[in-house]
Formats: sequence, structure tokens, C-alpha cells
Amino acid sequence: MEPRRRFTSLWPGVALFDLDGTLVDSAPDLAAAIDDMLTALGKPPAGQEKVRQWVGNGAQILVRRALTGRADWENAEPVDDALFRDASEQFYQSYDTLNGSCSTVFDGVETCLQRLQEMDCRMAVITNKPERFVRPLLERMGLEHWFEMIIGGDTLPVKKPDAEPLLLAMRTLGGTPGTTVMIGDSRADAEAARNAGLPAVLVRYGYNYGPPVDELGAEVVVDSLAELL
Ligand SMILES: O=C(O)COP(=O)(O)O
Ligand SMILES: [Mg+2]
Repeated sequence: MEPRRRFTSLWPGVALFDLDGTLVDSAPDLAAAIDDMLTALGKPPAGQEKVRQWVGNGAQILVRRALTGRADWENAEPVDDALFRDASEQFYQSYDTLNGSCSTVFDGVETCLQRLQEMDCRMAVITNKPERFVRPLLERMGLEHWFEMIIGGDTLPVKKPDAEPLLLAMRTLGGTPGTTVMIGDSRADAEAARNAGLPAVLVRYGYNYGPPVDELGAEVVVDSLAELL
């Protein structure tokens, strides 16, 4: 395997952060909302462990994964459109209420954000979470003040792993591919960074529905964002 670049060579002018599984452990609330939805539809609850494997591609795919019981929902029996609509509505309603109530900020996050800000790094959140849930969650976690820009999964016509949300935030915050880094937890983040021509830092503690994070080709993989310092 190629030696990883030293992170010191990556000290960024712009840092783009994934939200779920990177900054915030939001799985307890997502799982509770998914289980509310499944129960309302007369199905057995999925539980937090499964939901952790299903987060990262946005709410619609999370609902499809829950309805099929599979991360690879594309290979399951197609879900009926009316059922999908009802399930989505139920999930959005429950998550609107639950969002942030049992979520926590991962260890090392505040230290990292503080240090980056001291270095005049400009920061954005680039998440696949629907935009309406993003600011309330950041506010409930006391994190909103760090970020100059938020892009949710439905802010643009495309979301991660597409490069566009990353490139838009990079340009808006005055970064270039040489001064910008993407920090995330999943294959969507690694692929989005690659598609945007940016280096990726991945955390091992997040939600990863794909191959192990160490195998996703990121420049740096860490157990805590505090390690980046
Ligand atoms: O899938 C989601 O809703 C959250 O995704 P994120 O990991 O991009 O924040
Ligand atoms: Mg994530």
C-alpha cells in the first residue's frame, strides 16, 4: 500500500466536514425515527445497530434500506411507490421531533474545530442529510457557529458522491484543490473527494455501509479528529 501523506502537508485553508458519523453521532435519533416509521407500518423495528449501517446516502435511501432491511436495497424487491411515500412522510415527521434529542458530538471534534479556526481555516458542512434537519441538529449540538456554509443532501440537484457540493463550498470559501480537504466517514465522502480532486480524511468511528474505511483510498484515516492535530 502507498504510504499515506503526512497530514501536516494537508493543513487546509478550507475544511469540508461530513455531518452524520463524523461530527455527530446521530444514529440514536435516526434509528428511533426509523423504528417509529416501521412500527407505524406494522413492521418490526430495525434497531440502532442496523441503522448505523444504513446512514450516509441521505434520508430517501435510508428509508429504502429500512423498508427492504438491506444496505444494498437496489438488489431487493422494489418498494411500492405509495408505501415509500407513506414511510418517508412518517420518517420525516418523527425525525423532525427527535432530531438531536439523543445525538452527541464525537470526542475530538471540538478540539479539531477549535484548532482549525485558530489557523484561520474556513469550514463548511457538506452532508447528505436533508437541509431542513441540518441547522437544527448543529444548533442543538452547539456546533453551528463554527461553519460558514451548510450544504444538505437536497440543497443542490446532486449530492455526495457527486463533486459539486464540495466544489461549490470550496469556491465560496476561497479554497483551491491544493488548500481544501474533505473530512468524512463513508464511501460517499471518499468518492466525492476523489471526484472533486480533493484529499480525504476519514474517521474510523463513523457509519460506513461499504468496505472498511482504511480501504477507501483516503489520504489519512484516523480514530479521532483530535489526532489530526
Ligand atoms: O445519509 C444521511 O442522511 C447523512 O449523511 P452524512 O453522513 O452525509 O452527513
Ligand atoms: Mg457521514
